[in-house]
Amino acid sequence: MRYLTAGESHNKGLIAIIEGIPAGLDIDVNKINNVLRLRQGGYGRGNRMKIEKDKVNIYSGVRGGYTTGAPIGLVIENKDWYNYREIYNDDDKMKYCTPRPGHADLVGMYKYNLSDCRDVLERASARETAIRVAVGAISEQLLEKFNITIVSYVYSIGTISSAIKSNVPKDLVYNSPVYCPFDNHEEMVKEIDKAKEEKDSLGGKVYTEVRNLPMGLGSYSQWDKKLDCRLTSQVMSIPSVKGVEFGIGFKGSKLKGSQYHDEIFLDENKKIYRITNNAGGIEGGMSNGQHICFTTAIKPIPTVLKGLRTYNVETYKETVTDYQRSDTTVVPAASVVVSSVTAIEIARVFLEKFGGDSLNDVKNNFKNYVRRVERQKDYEN
Ligand SMILES: Cc1cc2nc3c(=O)[nH]c(=O)nc-3n(C[C@H](O)[C@H](O)[C@H](O)COP(=O)(O)O)c2cc1C
Ligand SMILES: C=C(O[C@@H]1CC(C(=O)O)=C[C@@H](OP(=O)(O)O)[C@H]1O)C(=O)O
Repeated sequence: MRYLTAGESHNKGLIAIIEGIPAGLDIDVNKINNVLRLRQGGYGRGNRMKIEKDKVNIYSGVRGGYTTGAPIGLVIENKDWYNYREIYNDDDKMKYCTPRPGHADLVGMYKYNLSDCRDVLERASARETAIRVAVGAISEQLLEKFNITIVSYVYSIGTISSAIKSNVPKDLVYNSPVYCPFDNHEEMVKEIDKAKEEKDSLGGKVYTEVRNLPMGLGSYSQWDKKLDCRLTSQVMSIPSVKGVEFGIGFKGSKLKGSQYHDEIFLDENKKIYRITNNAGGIEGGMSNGQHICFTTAIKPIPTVLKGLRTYNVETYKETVTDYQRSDTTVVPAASVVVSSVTAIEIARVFLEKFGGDSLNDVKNNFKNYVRRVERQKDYEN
């Protein structure tokens, strides 16, 4: 399975083409739109989200509610296009001259030999993540057929951390205005209000779990087949993500081997189990049958309304960034995007291992493999 996206923030809309989803998967469009709504929400979003009402249009690859095996074409319209339609191509009216530190503005202009940050920021904008979330929602619907689920939530915003770190049901996670496990979201709301008042922005962390993945997805045999490498590359591709830690992550570097490693036990039926998951469910680049869990660090967004020092690309004079409409924090929205891109990569790895042209073929391949892995001991006898 592969996919590509196109589209800019204030142009007509966003597009994706997905290839490789097996035929026979029933697609629930409401479920896709529900995740799109979640991505738009979360406390700390700016006024743009009052304009957009993201809904996916499926242009191809689905008939009568089922995938046909043909490429799936997806479109999400930008409602804000209507407001910009007469000036979008007008260099003078749309020009943005003060590259924001932390955004793609400055380097993008030099790299592509452009003279207007607008030509960079339109595509660099995280507006693109809307269509990736739609791709993720389809991937998730495939994985659900195999009882594989993914959950992400806000672990921290600024200096405020959530206490809970696992076993949070998905519906509860999304019930909170900041998509966090309810214990201290009021403090997070206050932290966001304060940053907004100060015309500043905030980052944070997102925690993610992939549940019920069988052991053996990914591989140790080549660098680019390792599951942790593949997941990290998807997650790092989200604008504003600055780091990914599996399991206990960097903290593990301070432990001894005897403290860190997840020891292996057998129950009375000779079934393997562990009592810790410090590695985050991946050993040797492969899922080990435990939940895969990782934490993602998100930087404070670059549009800092009080202004950051920069220069004007027309006058070559030092100045501060121009006021731009902006979010205050995107950690809640990013938690939805992290979950979506995780679903995409897990679906890709899953289909590489169990792939077939129809959902039934995939189910048979999956069943055979799981039966073998679970009954390894019987086979050996
Ligand atoms: C959902 C979402 C919304 C975002 N909204 C804004 C925003 O309103 N203003 C802004 O400056 N950056 C925003 N960002 C972050 C920028 O897109 C990002 O920092 C920029 O593209 C540079 O990429 P990098 O942070 O990965 O280096 C947002 C990110 C996400 C995931
Ligand atoms: C449009 C979305 O996010 C946008 C991402 C973004 C950026 O610079 O990344 C800047 C803002 O856009 P605008 O300048 O139009 O207010 C965000 O609203 C979205 O998430 O759908």
